[in-house]
Amino acid sequence: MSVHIGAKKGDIAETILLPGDPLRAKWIAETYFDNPFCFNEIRGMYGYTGTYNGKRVSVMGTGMGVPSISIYANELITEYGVKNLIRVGSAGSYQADVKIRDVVLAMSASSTSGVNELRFGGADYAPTANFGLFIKAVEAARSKNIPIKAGNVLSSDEFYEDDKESFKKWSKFGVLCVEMEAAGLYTIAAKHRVNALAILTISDSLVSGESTTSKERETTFKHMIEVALELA
Ligand SMILES: O=P(O)(O)O[C@H]1O[C@H](CO)[C@@H](O)[C@H]1O
Ligand SMILES: O=c1cc[nH]c(=O)[nH]1
Repeated sequence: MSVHIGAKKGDIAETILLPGDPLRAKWIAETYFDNPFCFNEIRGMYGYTGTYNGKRVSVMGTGMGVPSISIYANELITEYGVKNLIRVGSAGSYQADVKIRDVVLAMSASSTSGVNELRFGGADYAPTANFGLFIKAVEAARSKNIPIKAGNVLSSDEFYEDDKESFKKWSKFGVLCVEMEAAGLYTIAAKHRVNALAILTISDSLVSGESTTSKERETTFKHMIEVALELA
């Protein structure tokens, strides 16, 4: 047991899917895993391990934002030996050609979070996806005929921005979409020399103002999760 995860050593697989929402973690385990068991309920942050196509795999919620995912990533890696950390999250589009329901692989993650500014004394660290996981995800998506987009995303500390136009400064520089955790995950994984990738599904668009319903989100999340599960 670690500070925030109530699992025993060996309870968690080397590959874990990490949605922000703990109820999405429960849904993934119940929908896709054979013989899932729950290894964590501390703070309601459900975590499960089971098998998918015969391979052992885990899933756990991370909560929202860089500080929250950083706590869980640290403990998963240093206390439970997790090697492949795959975020599966929702994101808001910053580009007209990144549409609702599109799946985006985050090659790199810009951020408004102060964590790396503190860590690197104001210098600019570039949180980057693991190349091996990235290539495997591209291949898995192609084999399932799931279209993907890939590029830089923004991990923001703010969900509700005061300035509704501020996304334009990022979209002008090619940032595809906004979420809240990838930069933290990539940084912690790099520090510990393990592998991380964020796979995102566009749930709303800051460009068009469109948004998906909860039901639509469930169906379209399936593509992202089916790609992520192939990385186990
Ligand atoms: O769908 P999840 O994984 O929670 O991801 C996105 O949704 C949350 C905001 O609603 C933030 O965590 C953001 O990164
Ligand atoms: O962090 C997020 C996630 C989805 N949509 C957004 O606008 N922001």
